[in-house]
Amino acid sequence: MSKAYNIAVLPGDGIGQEVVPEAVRVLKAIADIYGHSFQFEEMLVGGAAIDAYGTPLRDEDLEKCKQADAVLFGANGGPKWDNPKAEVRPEQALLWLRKGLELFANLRPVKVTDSMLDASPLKPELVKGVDLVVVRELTGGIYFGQPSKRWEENGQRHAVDTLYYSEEEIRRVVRTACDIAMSRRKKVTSVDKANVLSSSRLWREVATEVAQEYPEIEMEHILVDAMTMHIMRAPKSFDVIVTENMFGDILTDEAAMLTGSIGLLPSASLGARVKENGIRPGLYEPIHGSAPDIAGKGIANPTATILSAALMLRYSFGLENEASSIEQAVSKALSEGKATADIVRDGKALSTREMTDVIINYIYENSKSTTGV
Ligand SMILES: NC(=O)c1ccc[n+]([C@@H]2O[C@H](COP(=O)([O-])OP(=O)(O)OC[C@H]3O[C@@H](n4cnc5c(N)ncnc54)[C@H](O)[C@@H]3O)[C@@H](O)[C@H]2O)c1
Ligand SMILES: CC(C)[C@H](C(=O)O)[C@@H](O)C(=O)O
Ligand SMILES: [Mg+2]
Repeated sequence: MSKAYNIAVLPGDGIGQEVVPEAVRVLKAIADIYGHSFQFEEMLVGGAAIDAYGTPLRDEDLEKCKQADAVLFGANGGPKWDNPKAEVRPEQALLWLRKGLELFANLRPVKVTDSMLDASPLKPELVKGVDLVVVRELTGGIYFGQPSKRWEENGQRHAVDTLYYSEEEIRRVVRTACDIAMSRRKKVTSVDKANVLSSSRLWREVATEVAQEYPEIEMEHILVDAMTMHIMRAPKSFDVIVTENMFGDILTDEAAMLTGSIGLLPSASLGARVKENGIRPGLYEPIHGSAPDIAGKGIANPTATILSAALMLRYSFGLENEASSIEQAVSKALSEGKATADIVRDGKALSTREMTDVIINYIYENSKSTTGV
């Protein structure tokens, strides 16, 4: 039975303002085909909110996001707000949202379909069939540890950030990774820097304990520097990768190149909360940023954000058929060589809007042939 869903829409800055409206168009097509009611409420966030309100995220907007069934987010930041001494920064909005909504697990799937092989700069035999998920811890680590500050002393500038984890913060995200692995190939790679960092030695210890709760799972531990190499050397050997906040940030931009463009990678951020009506609130965003170098040109790849909307349907609303219909349409578009400038090989690059039009057309076509709706 179809329900009504409230979606907070936060385009943010740069290409966020171009790709988010396209994902909303895709969601409207899904609502039209399957008879759902999606209510969208748009809010300013990041640099746009600093300009309008003097803060990257107003308390009242954070509150609205907490009430929403899901949040669709674009990107924050850009040169206009890049001032190392500024008290407020656009990127804080994203951190406040993740922390405020207690979304400790950030799922970043990296799936290379045959339709992407042309776009990847890597050898097709290396990346064909890559299907991994990075589970990035999202509300702890060096992004949130205290103290985090700068000061001056004896004529020198100093700054400190703190990498802190409690065992519970590690345990819950490693459990999420193991739960995901149980429905996949049952392999978890835990990435740390246990040869140097105390926090990583705790991470490895707790991850090993969690693995004992899952006797069917094979867990391996790899140091993060070596992992940057292995992910390029043998990407097919990975199933679920779990790691702390900053390592996950860096590894996933690297992993994006397995697909050929950062404009293809979606993400879902989830916590423990499930509403009484079964909806599991989450935050959905592409892994890329505001791309100031191409912003305003209408050429950004909307695919990562559109696929993030598909993850919203799957994880927050449990609408599997609807999610797959978006994913299939994206796959078909790519396999037919439809591509924005970042991934085009031969032929004409489509604009952000044209790429979305192709995807929406395929969603409608697919719905006629498979569901008859
Ligand atoms: N989630 C976020 O809000 C987020 C994520 C990363 C970076 N940022 C911010 O974005 C700003 C720019 O950061 P950056 O340049 O390091 O990273 P970026 O991801 O914005 O861009 C890196 C490169 O990838 C390209 N790219 C990114 N998304 C693309 C898309 N959808 N289609 C085509 N090409 C795409 C860009 O043109 C650029 O060449 C910074 O202010 C940074 O803090 C925000
Ligand atoms: C903008 C920034 C705060 C963010 C992060 O580091 O988490 C981004 O790089 C990401 O990957 O979502
Ligand atoms: Mg990042």
